[in-house]
Amino acid sequence: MSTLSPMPCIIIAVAGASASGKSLIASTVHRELCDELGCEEIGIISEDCYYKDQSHLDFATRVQTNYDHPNSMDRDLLIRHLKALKAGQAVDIPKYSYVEHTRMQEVTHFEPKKVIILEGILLLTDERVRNEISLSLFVDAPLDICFIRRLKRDMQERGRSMESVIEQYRKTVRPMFLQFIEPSKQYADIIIPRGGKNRIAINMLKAQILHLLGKK
Ligand SMILES: Nc1ncnc2c1ncn2[C@@H]1O[C@H](COP(=O)(O)OP(=O)(O)O)[C@@H](O)[C@H]1O
Ligand SMILES: O=c1ccn([C@@H]2O[C@H](COP(=O)(O)O)[C@@H](O)[C@H]2O)c(=O)[nH]1
Repeated sequence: MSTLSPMPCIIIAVAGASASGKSLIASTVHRELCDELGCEEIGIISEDCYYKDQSHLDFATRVQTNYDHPNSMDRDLLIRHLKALKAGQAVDIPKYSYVEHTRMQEVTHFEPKKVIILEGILLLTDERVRNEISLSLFVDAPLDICFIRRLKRDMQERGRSMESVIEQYRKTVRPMFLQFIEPSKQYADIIIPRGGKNRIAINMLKAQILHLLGKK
């Protein structure tokens, strides 16, 4: 039996409101660290891939789901995957459709990496997830700015009407942010104001990742 120990795996969590700039921060850091580490050593996982499968429900029912409540996530699967990656095992991550509001048939095969950037609104609300994380960030953009960004994005990319974005925002997105996401900021190691283009914060994050890897 092999006694080789798995390579170290650093998991960075990027949390914050919907459309605060989490994906933009994650993709910028990923792109810029690819050059220094090699692209096979760093990857991004979106918490949204771990929304519960809803293929057994009709579309009208799926639209009514509260996607901003912690119970909408398949946490057990996320934790299993994080533990497997840390143990040096590859995982098959579900693909999720925001248009259909459910999992798709396909999965993304994801090999273990030295650095994984995990981004999602509800990550820091869960103690079991927090326990798997080496460093956590909270992107702290003003809610009105987030709403404007979300309105544009959801109409352009997620097949929504203006009325549906406004209704969902009033019914679940804003209340769940205030109840669960905002309070989870207390668990962040670093708070990033404004959003995805905060250059100083991005540089600090890159330097911290390299430091955790013993590179600088
Ligand atoms: N600081 C910023 N200035 C301008 N636009 C931004 C900024 N941060 C993010 N955005 C834009 O806002 C939208 C939502 O950002 P995104 O990173 O997808 O948010 P999240 O992943 O938090 O939901 C995207 O179109 C993104 O390009
Ligand atoms: O089926 C779904 C699943 C999620 N949502 C919304 O997505 C955001 C989270 O994604 P971000 O990229 O962080 O904005 C969350 O606020 C849910 O409301 C959805 O509308 N439908």
